[in-house]
Order: sequence, then C-alpha cells, then structure tokens
Amino acid sequence: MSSLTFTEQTQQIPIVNLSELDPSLPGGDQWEAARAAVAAALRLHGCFDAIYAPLSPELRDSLFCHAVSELLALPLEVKLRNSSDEPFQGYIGQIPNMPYESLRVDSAPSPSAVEEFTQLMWPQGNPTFRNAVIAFTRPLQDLMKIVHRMILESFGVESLYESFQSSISHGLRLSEYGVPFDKETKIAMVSHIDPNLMTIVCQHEVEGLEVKTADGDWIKVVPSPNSVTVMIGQAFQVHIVGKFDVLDRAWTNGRLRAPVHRVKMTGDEGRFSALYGSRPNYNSIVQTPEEFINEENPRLYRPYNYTEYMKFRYSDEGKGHKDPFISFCGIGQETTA
Ligand SMILES: O=C(O)CCC(=O)C(=O)O
Ligand SMILES: [Fe+2]
Repeated sequence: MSSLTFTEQTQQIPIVNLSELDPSLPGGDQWEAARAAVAAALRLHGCFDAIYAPLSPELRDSLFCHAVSELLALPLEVKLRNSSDEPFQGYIGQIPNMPYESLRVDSAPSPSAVEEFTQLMWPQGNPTFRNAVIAFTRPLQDLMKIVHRMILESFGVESLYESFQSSISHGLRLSEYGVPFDKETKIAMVSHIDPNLMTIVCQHEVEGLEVKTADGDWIKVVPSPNSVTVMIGQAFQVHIVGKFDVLDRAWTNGRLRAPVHRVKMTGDEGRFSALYGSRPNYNSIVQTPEEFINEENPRLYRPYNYTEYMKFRYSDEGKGHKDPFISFCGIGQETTA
C-alpha cells in the first residue's frame, strides 16, 4: 500500500505525445493540436511530460545500464578533468551532506564533442560510451527543437526561430544520487529554478523529481520508460516575458513560468538521471525581443550577460540575495538581500 497522500496521487503534470512530429516539418493538424497542449502546459506548470517514441527504451537502457554507471564509477581525479570556467558547467560533486555527483558532456550530440569528452575520461577510447551518448542525445535534440519552435509559434514570433537556435548551446548532464543523508526531509537536491533556457529530464526508474505548482503543492513526476520531462528555465522566461511573472513566479494567467523543482528520494535506492539542456551561448546577452514589449508589458528584465549571471548566482554575494536573478537583472522589482 502506497504511503502517498490522496492529493499527491491525483495531481500530475500534463502529458503530451510528440512522437510523430518532425522539427523540420512544422504545421498540420497534429502539430497544431500538440502545440496548443504544450503551450497550455507551459503556461500552467512551466513543464510537461513528453512522450517521444524516437527516444526508445533501448536507447535509454544503453545509456543508463552501461554508459552512465561506467562514467560515474571512474576515479574522482578522472571525473575532475571535466572542468569548466563557468560555474556548474563541468563536474559537480563533493558537496557536504549531498551524495550527488554529475558530469556534463558539452555540445552533445555533436560527434566530435562527445568524442572529446570520451577521450578526456578514457584516453584509450570508449566507443560504446560515445555511441550510447550520441544515440541517446540525438532524439532529445529533435524533441527540444520541436518544443522551442512550438513556443515561439504560440507567441507569434516563429520568424525568430533560426536566430534563436543559433544563439544557444546544448549539453547532456549525467548524474548519480545516493540516498539522501537527511532521512527526515529525504531531499537530494534543494528546490531551485534552472537558470538556463530549457531542461529535458530523463529519470531512470527511481523517482525523485518534484515540481511545485502555483498553489505551492509539490507534484511528484513519476518516471516512465516512454516519456521525459520538459522544463522551462529562467532565460526563457526573459525571452518570453509576462507582465506578472515577477518575484514569486506566480501563476501569470498568461505567459510562461520557469518552475520551482527539487529532487526528493523516498526509497533507499540510489538514482540516475540525464538532463539535456539548452542555454544562451557563452557570454551572450539575453534580451526580451521587442515583439514582447509594449505599454501594457514594459520591460521587466535588463538585457543581461548569461555567463556573468551564472557567476553572480553562485557567488557568495549572489547566494545572499533572496532572488539573485531579480537582483541581477530585474527592473523595478524587489532586490532585498
Ligand atoms: O535529477 C533530476 O531529476 C533533476 C535535477 C535538477 O533539477 C538539476 O540538476 O537542475
Ligand atoms: Fe533543476
């Protein structure tokens, strides 16, 4: 018998089937119906579960049953080679009271980038790992293109799609969670909003991801072998900004919201997840397009340098702010530390 409460069991994030769609062939009844469902889900929750058949259970198995466990089992000094000048863009781990480790394959599924990462970890080569990462990430890249395009279309700015795509970078983060040290809260990753544009989360068997609703309830995202979870990040919120979408990220009755989420592990098993993310290019400026600004919707965020924001967000100074994002680029909004 499950120990979940009635409320937790009955709430779930929307599910949208995008299996039959091709990012380079937008349009048609099926596309438009799916786009309406995606737009509604992102307005309400900032996320949804995408069923996407090209990401087959076989591709997921070859990533999680072999590649991820082999990577995370490497000695620490090898994993530390996955370094980056930008905060949280390479190896993450060794955080006090947090049994969590994670590495990032920058620019996956580009074969040369994945090969470079593989060589860094296994100088003798590891074609099985490289191929599993490329095969797993390719459909995720298509899925992300579909959702990016649908978002721009749903706001009538599809003409910005090509320039938007060329202003962003991608990466695959592979993570392992041990059983949380705090047996009471069972929190494995504290609640947060992703700073990037979009994250697609693939949970492997063991659940943990939870998303906060506008009413403040936590919804458990149950892993399924056929779906992945698509989430909006803060930078997209700036691109597609809503008049009311400030400080508390309240339900805006309109535009998109970047959802607050966390990882909570209730069982006694470890957990793997893979996150495919898009973010603005290194040192690029994130700016709400003029198309979204008018008298009723004044600019809410100053144009900001994404890399500089990442540095601020994770600095001692940034951590002291209630909402480092608003402090960094909010216009006329509360900035109290
Ligand atoms: O592992 C997960 O399910 C989500 C992790 C997450 O939210 C993050 O790394 O930002
Ligand atoms: Fe996150």
